[in-house]
Amino acid sequence: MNADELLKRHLELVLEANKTTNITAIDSWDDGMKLHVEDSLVGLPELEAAPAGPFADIGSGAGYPGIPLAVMTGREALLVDSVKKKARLLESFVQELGLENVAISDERIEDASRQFRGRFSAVTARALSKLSVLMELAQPLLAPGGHLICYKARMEEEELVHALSLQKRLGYRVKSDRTIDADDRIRRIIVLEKVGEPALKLPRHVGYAQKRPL
Ligand SMILES: C[S@@+](CC[C@H](N)C(=O)[O-])C[C@H]1O[C@@H](n2cnc3c(N)ncnc32)[C@H](O)[C@@H]1O
Repeated sequence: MNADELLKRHLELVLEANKTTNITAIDSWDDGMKLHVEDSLVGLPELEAAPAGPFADIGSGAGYPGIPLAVMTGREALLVDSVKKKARLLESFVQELGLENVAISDERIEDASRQFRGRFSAVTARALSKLSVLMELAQPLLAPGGHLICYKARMEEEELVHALSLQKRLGYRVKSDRTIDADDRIRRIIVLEKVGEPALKLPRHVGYAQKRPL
């Protein structure tokens, strides 16, 4: 299968699985193409601009944006989701698609960090948490100079100001910030570069998942 066929087959598998297991709020082909596949690819230039090497997609859900990005770049990828049924489905998708560059972890991100410390050139996250929390979660996974690529929708100014006030202490600097206004949706891709280790001992967080899928 070529890349286009792989992305479509992945979506077919997601929609099929979603009939029996709730893995996404999106249940139509057109919405899936737009809100999962196309939206995942919005961050492709940012991943291509990251240093060479593997990336981790944290809180991957049905595999977005991790699977489309792994297909398009051919980079090695680790998709992390601690909900076991989602991780099992991710395993089955990856197997069915024959994606040898993609591995799955069913651990919590905080636990996977111990095993994969400093291993990733980039970390992607969509619809997982607030920016400051993403910065904490991704820090141990990133290699020095690695990029945290955050897919945000509309963001309260307060969230951004808070995250930016922490960037130095958390060992980051803002690399890029791009807003895409497509159709009726706003997508903002914020990239933070890891420039050092955090100056704070980071607390262990619980329950990061957002209520809304996107
Ligand atoms: C709202 S969904 C987003 C899924 C996908 N990234 C997307 O945009 O469609 C958030 C996902 O993160 C997972 N998750 C939340 N907290 C996590 C944690 N601490 N460790 C691993 N996975 C987590 C949840 O199981 C859920 O599948």
